[in-house]
Amino acid sequence: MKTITIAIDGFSSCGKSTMAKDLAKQIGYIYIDSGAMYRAITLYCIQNNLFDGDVLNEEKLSQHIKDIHISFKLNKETATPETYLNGVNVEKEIRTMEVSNKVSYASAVGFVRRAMVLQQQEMGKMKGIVMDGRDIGTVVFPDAELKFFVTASPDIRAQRRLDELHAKGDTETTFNEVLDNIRQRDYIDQHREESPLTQAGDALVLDNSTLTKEQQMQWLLDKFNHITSQ
Ligand SMILES: Nc1ncnc2c1ncn2[C@@H]1O[C@H](COP(=O)(O)OP(=O)(O)OP(=O)(O)O)[C@@H](O)[C@H]1O
Ligand SMILES: Nc1ccn([C@@H]2O[C@H](COP(=O)(O)O)[C@@H](O)[C@H]2O)c(=O)n1
Repeated sequence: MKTITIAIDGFSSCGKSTMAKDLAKQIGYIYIDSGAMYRAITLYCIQNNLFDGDVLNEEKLSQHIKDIHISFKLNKETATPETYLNGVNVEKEIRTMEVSNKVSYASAVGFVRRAMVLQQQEMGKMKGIVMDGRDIGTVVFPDAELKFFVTASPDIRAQRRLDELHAKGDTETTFNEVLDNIRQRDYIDQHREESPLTQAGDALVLDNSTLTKEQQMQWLLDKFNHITSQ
């Protein structure tokens, strides 16, 4: 069976990471959450006071960018990669609403994107990788053998994310806050100048609004088996 590259792109909170992680586990591939890299940079900017409200001091960030090192390490208990910023595990911190509310400003900066794309391409050069994000099938791996573009209705995405936040103990965030964040990120991600979120022409579209995780997994596996058995 041939080893391929799998790119999963789509809108915010539609289940990309869930399906990328589960698919990678099932087929024995490496999973990379490219959004976690942009979230880690955003956390660094927050921690180093590079944001004034939503305005990012790009000049200062350009001086700091060489000091920002992002890596992933496998958590053996959960069998899931976790994100490290300059050697510190930040997996929990990068998932907060504070980071979600600022990440699309940091990820729109050209030099940030170029630095991340180079690292992502390096991580995937041996193939056997499932990477999810916004520009994986269009910019990072335009030659990926299998590309998915995922979507679901904004209300369903917001409810799923809110359920997840509640399960983690966040009882303060409201449905409308999550929905606003999803809409705002989708808008910025689609309208930025540098590699905006778009569907690759050769991507398979999956609207998982009414699918269970098990059903979406079966759909992905069918596509994977079809392409690798050719
Ligand atoms: N088919 C599904 N049915 C129900 N819930 C789902 C489904 N797929 C994913 N979820 C849940 O939806 C939430 C968002 O999923 P996930 O974090 O994978 O999305 P994402 O697209 O990677 O999000 P983001 O872009 O914000 O990082 C999670 O709580 C996940 O468990
Ligand atoms: N390839 C990517 C991945 C992510 N982004 C930006 O990061 C934000 C957070 O990503 P999640 O997947 O964790 O939601 C996202 O809203 C984008 O702004 C990106 O630009 N390119």
